[in-house]
Amino acid sequence: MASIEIDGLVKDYQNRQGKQTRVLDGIDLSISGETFVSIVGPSGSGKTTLLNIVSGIESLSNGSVRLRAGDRDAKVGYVFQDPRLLPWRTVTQNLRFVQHDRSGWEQRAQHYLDLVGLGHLGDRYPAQLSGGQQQRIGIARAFSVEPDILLMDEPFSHLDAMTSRSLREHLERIWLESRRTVMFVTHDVTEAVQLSDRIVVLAPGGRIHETIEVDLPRPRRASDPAVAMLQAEVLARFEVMEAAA
Ligand SMILES: Nc1ncnc2c1ncn2[C@@H]1O[C@H](COP(=O)(O)OP(=O)(O)OP(=O)(O)O)[C@@H](O)[C@H]1O
Repeated sequence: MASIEIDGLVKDYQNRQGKQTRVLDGIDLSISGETFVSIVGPSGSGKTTLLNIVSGIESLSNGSVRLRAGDRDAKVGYVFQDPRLLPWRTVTQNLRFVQHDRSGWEQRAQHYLDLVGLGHLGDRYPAQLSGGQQQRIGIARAFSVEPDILLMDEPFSHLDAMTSRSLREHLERIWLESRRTVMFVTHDVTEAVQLSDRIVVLAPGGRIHETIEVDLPRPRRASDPAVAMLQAEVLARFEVMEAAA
């Protein structure tokens, strides 16, 4: 079973004049098993910084982060805002490129492409796909290496509302079929409620404001009354927090 253990995480940035700004201020977070956790919060609250530190892209100033899968270090996948497909490779070749373990990769690639509904487009080049299709390929690629932990940074933020709604459904489907420990950064409360088991709300100043458990049946649709009600409630709490900041 995979786990993310964050203890007392602090991140300070230093500007050119040597002045320090605290961006994350004592984050404690424990995520384990097949759990989908969203990190939401206003712009500048440190969501991306937190994800980058968990992934190891950025260093931390204090505290600790441990990513484990049983008694070994966890294998981690990352889905960026922009899918970053290699334009000179076909879809299938893009998936092949990231496989550390090449045995059985073709079946794996086909399986995850099928799950995002693009199994028939393996021979296309990225330029022959829409933005939404490219992001679906990015998600299939991340799942195809079968990481223990998947980190996602606003993967749908630059897509239109219809496309991101359909992508959320694809993501939930692929996650239900191939459950991973997921940490998903978004500024979109709708997205967070629809996808998550737990929502961690970061407040300005980089502290955890509250944690909300989402105990709703899956698969979920944004239009389900229970999902819509919880979205409204979380949004209202979010607005109160922003107003108080
Ligand atoms: N390399 C850096 N050097 C200095 N400050 C930085 C650096 N990266 C981020 N910051 C600052 O850290 C704070 C948090 O940034 P971060 O991108 O993590 O926030 P966020 O919640 O993801 O915001 P958004 O929703 O707008 O993407 C911001 O005030 C930002 O200006």
